[in-house]
Amino acid sequence: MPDSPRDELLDVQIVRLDADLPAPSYAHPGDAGADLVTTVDVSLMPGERALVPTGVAIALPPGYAAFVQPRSGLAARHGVSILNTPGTVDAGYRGEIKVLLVNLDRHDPVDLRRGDRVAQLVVQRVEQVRFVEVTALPGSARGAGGYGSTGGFGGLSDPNARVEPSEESQ
Ligand SMILES: O=c1ccn([C@H]2C[C@H](O)[C@@H](COP(=O)(O)OP(=O)(O)OP(=O)(O)O)O2)c(=O)[nH]1
Ligand SMILES: [Mg+2]
Repeated sequence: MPDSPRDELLDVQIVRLDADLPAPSYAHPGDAGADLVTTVDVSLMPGERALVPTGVAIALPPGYAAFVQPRSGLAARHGVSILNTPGTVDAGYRGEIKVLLVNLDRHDPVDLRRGDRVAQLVVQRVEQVRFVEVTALPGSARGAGGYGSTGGFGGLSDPNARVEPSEESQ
């Protein structure tokens, strides 16, 4: 079953710093992101940002990180995103998880209320590597090509070409 939770979920210790608000929770079995709420009311003018507390601190095991990611509904409906997305929560971080919200809408302010779900937390295994300094790197098929070297999206070959929005999407 694709949406069944796995039998063995990793235990991650959490402290709720605000007893009246819920712990992060997955909306469905098997979801990648657990929703985080804001503990404060926040109003954002167009272009404005705010670092909002979530009332949650966690202790990730070594070899894991958690990523603070936007919610697509908030982005699509209100233009609200996360400025530093994905925010990185290090395994050793014991402070309160915070969310750097930004209102990217050009016209409308947005009001978020204490308890609103404003972000989602995705826990992942991560590698820490040993950086081994060399004077030249081994070759590869891509080489140094990037930034649109394989051709632009939608068949455009100029990576800097500006695409005007169609009338329907305005
Ligand atoms: O969206 C975020 C991003 C970070 N953090 C916390 C957890 C993370 O472990 C710590 C530091 O984050 P980061 O390394 O991204 O920030 P920095 O500017 O490099 O600060 P520092 O010098 O403390 O590492 O801040 C959050 O609560 N939310
Ligand atoms: Mg850092």
